[in-house]
Amino acid sequence: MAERGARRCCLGWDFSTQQVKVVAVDAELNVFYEDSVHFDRDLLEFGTQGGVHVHEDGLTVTSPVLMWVQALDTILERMKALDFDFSQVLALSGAGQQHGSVFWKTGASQVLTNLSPDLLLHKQLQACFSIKDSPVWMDSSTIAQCRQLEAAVGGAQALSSLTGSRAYERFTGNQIAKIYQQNPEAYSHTERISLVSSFAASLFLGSYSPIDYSDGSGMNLLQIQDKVWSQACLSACAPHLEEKLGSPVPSCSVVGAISSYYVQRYGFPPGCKVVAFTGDNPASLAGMRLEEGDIAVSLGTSDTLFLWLQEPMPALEGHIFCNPVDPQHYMALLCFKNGSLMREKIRDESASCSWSDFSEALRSTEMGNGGNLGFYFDIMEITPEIIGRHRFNAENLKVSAFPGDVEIRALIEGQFMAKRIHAEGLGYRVMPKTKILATGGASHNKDILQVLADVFGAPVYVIDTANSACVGSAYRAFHGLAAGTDLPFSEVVKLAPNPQLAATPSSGASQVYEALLPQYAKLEQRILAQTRGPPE
Ligand SMILES: O=C(CO)[C@@H](O)[C@H](O)CF
Repeated sequence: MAERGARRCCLGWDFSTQQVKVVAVDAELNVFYEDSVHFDRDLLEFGTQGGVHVHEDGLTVTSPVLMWVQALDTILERMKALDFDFSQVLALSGAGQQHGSVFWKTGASQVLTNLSPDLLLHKQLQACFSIKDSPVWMDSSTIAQCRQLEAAVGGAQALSSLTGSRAYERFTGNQIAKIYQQNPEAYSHTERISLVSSFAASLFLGSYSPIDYSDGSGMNLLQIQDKVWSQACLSACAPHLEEKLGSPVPSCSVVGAISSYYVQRYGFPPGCKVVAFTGDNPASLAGMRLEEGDIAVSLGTSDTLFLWLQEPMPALEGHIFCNPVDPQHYMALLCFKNGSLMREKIRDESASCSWSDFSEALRSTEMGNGGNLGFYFDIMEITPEIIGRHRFNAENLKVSAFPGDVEIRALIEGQFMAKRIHAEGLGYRVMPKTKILATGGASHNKDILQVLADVFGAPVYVIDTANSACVGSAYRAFHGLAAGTDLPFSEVVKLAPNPQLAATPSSGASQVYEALLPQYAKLEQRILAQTRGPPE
């Protein structure tokens, strides 16, 4: 329920895969209001599962764009019914699921700029989209377009060096190429192409919002060093693409004032600023208040690393995006598919299904595990592309099994050594001021976090990231209020609640792992060579 009484605030929105969420954050950076509309539960008429439609080919995955519009209507109407005081909103920003795309039909801008405050948005935008089912990040139907794009720019590494990633099926440039090739009529009747983030910003702006550098880095189209569209990539994907995308802008840009539609219908102040929306992961980096040298480790079904990079080294794995809060720097995402499901399997096999026995095994085994190293990939890993379980003793000889407690430490040390090795492969460096922010299910296990601290040689803090994309968006809205003052983002958010210290490196940890990390890297390369077969 919204508190009564004036409370100047910023709103942070998240147009994610399964829901639209909003938080209201006051000047002391306290979250005092939140609400969400869950697509499957609250908008049954669209018939989504997990917010999407998986098509019969099993590869094409889309979401109805009007579902996103209707979800926004629903939240705003609910806030209005609860007497939320919109007049106190100084600025708003938001996030969108990355890579998804919205195709605005020719003439839609006229509708967007002339919205009637007497009607809901979705009633007025019904005919504004040339593609009604937007491709989203779970789509993997564009392998042909990925190969065409890489060939056009000189290969996978060339594309990664240019745009921060090799070609990925979900990346927007490849999705646009597919639509141009398979639905040229719709493409020719498209006057603007937005990301989900800039689409959402457009709804608040009442005109087309530009794509920000950070979310634009997830398209295989933006040159991340120069922050301009790559002409080679644009022309490889579709004709007249640059005019449909508009020019990208710094993520901290104020893209305009809120549309009069919201002033008249909901009571927003006419001067309420709209700060460029960005991708959900860049917004989460802002919400976690990651700083130079920090690393965020989300320990979930798959493990995801968020890195803050000064000098990125684009590679054939992972993704490098322009940094959402510091235009001079970058961020990177690395995904490890064998995360908690692998930890649970080894717990069941070697710790009698008990986390306390699992923890006891970690406490009773030494750092470095006597030189025993393990690689545990029961499903095909993507970082790197290995499958199966591979164990090596201190003499680097393959062994078929470890004793239970050694197996448990080998799993956890291996998972974290892999993270450090691949993060450093993208240009990440542990610094004296490095903080590791841990989140996700396994971050509740202090013994697992102790190994994380030891392997990285840095303190580990735990942080609740449930609303990180929304809260990060509200923080970015506050930062937008300081636009033009050069006030750094870290200054704007210094009042935010601090993460809690959970583990610090054991004495002697750096000696142990400085010796072990190169050995782990060598063995990983050995497994890769064996599984890929001898080089041609
Ligand atoms: O594809 C992804 C990042 O590259 C996902 O994390 C989406 O952003 C989820 F919405």
